[in-house]
Amino acid sequence: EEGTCSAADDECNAAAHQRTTQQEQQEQQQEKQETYTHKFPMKFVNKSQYRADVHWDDGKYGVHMAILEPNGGESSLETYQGHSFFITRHGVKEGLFDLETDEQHRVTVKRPNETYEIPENAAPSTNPCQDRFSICKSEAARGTCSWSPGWMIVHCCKSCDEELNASELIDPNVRCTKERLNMTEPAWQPGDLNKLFESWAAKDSDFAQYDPQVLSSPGAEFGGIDGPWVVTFDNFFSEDEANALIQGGAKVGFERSTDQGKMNSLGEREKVVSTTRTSSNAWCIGACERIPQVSRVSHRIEEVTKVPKKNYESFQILEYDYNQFYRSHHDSSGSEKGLSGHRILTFFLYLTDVEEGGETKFNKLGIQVKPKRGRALVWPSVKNEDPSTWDPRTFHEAMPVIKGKKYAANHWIHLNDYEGPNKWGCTGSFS
Ligand SMILES: O=C(O)CCC(=O)C(=O)O
Ligand SMILES: [Fe+2]
Repeated sequence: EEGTCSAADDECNAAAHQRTTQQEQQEQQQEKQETYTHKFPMKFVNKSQYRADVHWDDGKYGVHMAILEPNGGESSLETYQGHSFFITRHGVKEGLFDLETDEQHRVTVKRPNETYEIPENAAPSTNPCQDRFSICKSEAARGTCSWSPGWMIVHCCKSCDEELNASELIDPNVRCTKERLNMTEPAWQPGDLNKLFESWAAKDSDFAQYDPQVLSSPGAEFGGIDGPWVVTFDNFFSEDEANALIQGGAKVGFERSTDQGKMNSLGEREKVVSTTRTSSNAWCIGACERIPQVSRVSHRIEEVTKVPKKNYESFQILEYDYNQFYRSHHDSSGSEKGLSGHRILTFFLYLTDVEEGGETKFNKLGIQVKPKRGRALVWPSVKNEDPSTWDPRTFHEAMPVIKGKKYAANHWIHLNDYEGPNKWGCTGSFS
């Protein structure tokens, strides 16, 4: 329309411009008035080089909806008008951004059958200090920055910046130093491992009430075969305590077990659904950890191992249904250790009797331990002569459950403090 006036005719141009503006407004209004109350499809296309996740913004932390492969991956979702979705790198909640505007890629659904395209140049922001979730501000307001700083610094950096200086601490090299975390001395010096297990194996052991059995010891000197220490306590906890651990796990919720994938620059590790481990697990934190029977068992483990609880990962409660297993693995990795050092000791509890299958098998030792409620199985992942070196002899696996259901619980015990580094997001997991 504007084109029909001569360039010099200001009045004509102004009138035409006004008509155009009115028309646009009308069109916009019409668009707004179109409402859809039913569910309809929407398509996402990922042109970026990052494997991406689509999350529905539920006003809280978002709900994971789809995975999009890089360089053209697609997915369709059923959704509703007005729903919003945000895009992150796969496996971590680090947003994918438009680097020019520093806005995270997100979309609010307007009408059926739209396609949202994540452009080729989408990438993590150059500013790592972002609020990733709608709930960040209110979490910060209720004090979460101080009681869960690691998680909050990484996920709600903007909202914790004033209180914690999160924009500095988001760099794991700044956040995760021994000095900042007041790390104490290693739990074991060379020789301490043998001393501990020998004290359990001794005839007059302080812990004879728990019925220690030696399945393997160096030189077979204390019983069992010749090998690394492997010991059971056949009467370590009560039925009531076993049930409390299972209920604690249910309270937190059992989820299909994941492995830890690659680490990003913020110190987060990608969660990868495990193929070598088909069981489910729950980390016993919060309400689970506060169950009196649960903390009583942890305390007993402290007494027996003489390693303080701050070196432990939270109880991990395991659930194996029919045919579920955990293939051969080692509880510590040969290389990567981090501030907390190796897992030096596994304190493993059988919470149920299993009718058939579900044994823990030490592949290199030819030892197989049958699940039995009340039984604890304990073995080291490091060497007596040097507790900071890995002992490759203690590979093990959980045999498939053939009949019945297996519940178990793990305390993984580290050479150094674990709770502090975990709280500050320095272990790669943010539980
Ligand atoms: O379930 C078992 O018997 C062993 C589990 C295990 O090795 C683990 O959780 O690391
Ligand atoms: Fe294990």
